[in-house]
Amino acid sequence: MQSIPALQAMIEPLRNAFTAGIPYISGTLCASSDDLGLFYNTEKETRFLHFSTATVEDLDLLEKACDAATFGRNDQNVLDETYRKAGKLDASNFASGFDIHVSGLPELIANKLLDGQGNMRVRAERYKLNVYGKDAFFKAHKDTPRSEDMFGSLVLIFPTEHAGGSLVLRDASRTWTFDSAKALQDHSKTSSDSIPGIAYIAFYSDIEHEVTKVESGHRVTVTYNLYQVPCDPSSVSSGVTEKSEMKEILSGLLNDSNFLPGGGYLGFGLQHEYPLGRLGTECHRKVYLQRYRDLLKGPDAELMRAASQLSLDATLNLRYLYDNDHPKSTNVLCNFIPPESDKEIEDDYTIYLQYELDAPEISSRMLYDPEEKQHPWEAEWEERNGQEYLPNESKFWVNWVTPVANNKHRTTFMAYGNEPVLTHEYGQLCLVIQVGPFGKRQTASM
Ligand SMILES: O=C(O)CCC(=O)C(=O)O
Ligand SMILES: [Fe+2]
Repeated sequence: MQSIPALQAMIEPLRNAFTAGIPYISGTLCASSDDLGLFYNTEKETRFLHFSTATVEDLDLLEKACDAATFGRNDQNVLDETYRKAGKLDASNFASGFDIHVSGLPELIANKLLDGQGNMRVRAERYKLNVYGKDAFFKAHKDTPRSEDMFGSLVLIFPTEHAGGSLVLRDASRTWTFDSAKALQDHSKTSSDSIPGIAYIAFYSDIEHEVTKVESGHRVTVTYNLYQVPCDPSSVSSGVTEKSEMKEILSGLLNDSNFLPGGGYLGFGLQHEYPLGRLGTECHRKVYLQRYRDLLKGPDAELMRAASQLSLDATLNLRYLYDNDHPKSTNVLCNFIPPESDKEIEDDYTIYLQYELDAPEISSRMLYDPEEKQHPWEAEWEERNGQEYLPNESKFWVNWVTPVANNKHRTTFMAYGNEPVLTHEYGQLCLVIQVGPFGKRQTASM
C-alpha cells in the first residue's frame, strides 16, 4: 500500500482546492425609489416609511412596532437578550417595495453559490424584518434548515444611518466580515445615483455567523431563506461546463502511475453540512443519501461532479464510529440515514448498523494534518502501524483527505439556530470516491 507521507504529498493540491471555497457573496445594489418603501403593521394601524427620507424618529417607531426576536436553542424557541437582542416583524406584518424577482439577486446567487452549471435556480422566501437598534446583536449560530433543499440565507440591509452591526462568518479555520454600514457609505460615495443603495449578503446557512453589536443608529434588514429548485431541463444550455480546478487535479492524479497504483478509496469530510430528516421522526426505512447528490453546495458539488465526469464511483455516507477513544473501534459507513428502530439497541450501535443494516466496516488512514485535527490515538496508531498495514488486512481502506465527522447513535441537535429545530437538522456527510488501479481507474458504469 502506498505510504501515508507519499500519498499526503500527492493529495495536498486537491485538498487545498477543496477547502478554499468562499461561502458567501456580498455587495450593494442600486435601488429604485420603489425599492425603499416599507409598509408595516403595528397593533393599531398600518404605517409607511421610505428609507431615503426616514428620520431617526420614524426608525424608532419601526423599532417599537417590532417584537423581541427569539431564536432556537436545541428544539426550544427562546428569548434571551444576552444571546440575541433585536426586533422582528414576521413576513405577514410588513410589505417591502423591494422586488426580489427583478433585483437579479436569485440569478447572481445561483451562479455563485449553486453548482454554476445552470441546473438549479434559487427560490427566495421572505422570512423576517429585523431592526437592530443601538447595542443590538446576534451571537454565533447557524440558520435552521427547514427542508432538504434549503441551502442558504440572504440578508438585505437597508440604507439607514448606523455604525457597527457587521455580519461575521466563520468556518473551521477562516473568518470573514461584512461591514454593511461601510458598504452602504462606499456605495453612496461612488454611485452617481441620488438614491441610496441596498447592501446584501447571501451565504450557506450551515456556516456559523453572528451580528456584532450596533454602536449607533438603526440597522434594518429583511432576511430570506434560500431554496434550490431544479431548472426546467429544456432551459439548461447543454455542453456549457465551467472549468473545474478539482477535476483537473484529480485527473492529473489518475494519470500518475505512482498515485494509488493498486487503486483504493479516497474519503472527504464534506465542507458543508446538509439538512437531514431529523432522527426520531418516525422514519422506519433507510433514507438513501444519494438524494443529496444534486443538493451539494460549492466545493462539495464541484468534487462530486469531478468524480462523476472522470467516471469514478462516488457515494455520500455518514460515518459512524463506535468509540472515539479506542484505536480499534469499529468504523462503519452508511450510505443512508439509519431508520428508527423499534428494538432497544445494545450500546454498540455500529454492530447494529453492520449486521442488521448491512453497513460496511472500514479502516481509516488519515491524510490530513495529524497535529491539528487527528485524534491522539489515531496519530499514534498511524505511527506504529500506518506503513505496515497490508492491503488485505482489512476489506475496505479509506484514505481520508479531510477530517470526517463521527456520527453518534443519534445526531446531536444544532445548539443555536435562528428557529427551533423542527423537522430537519444538519448532518455531516462524507464523500467516498473509489479509484481503480492504474490503467483501469474508472469504477463507475456510466
Ligand atoms: O442581520 C444579519 O446580518 C444576519 C441575521 C441572522 O443571522 C439571522 O437573522 O439569522
Ligand atoms: Fe442567521
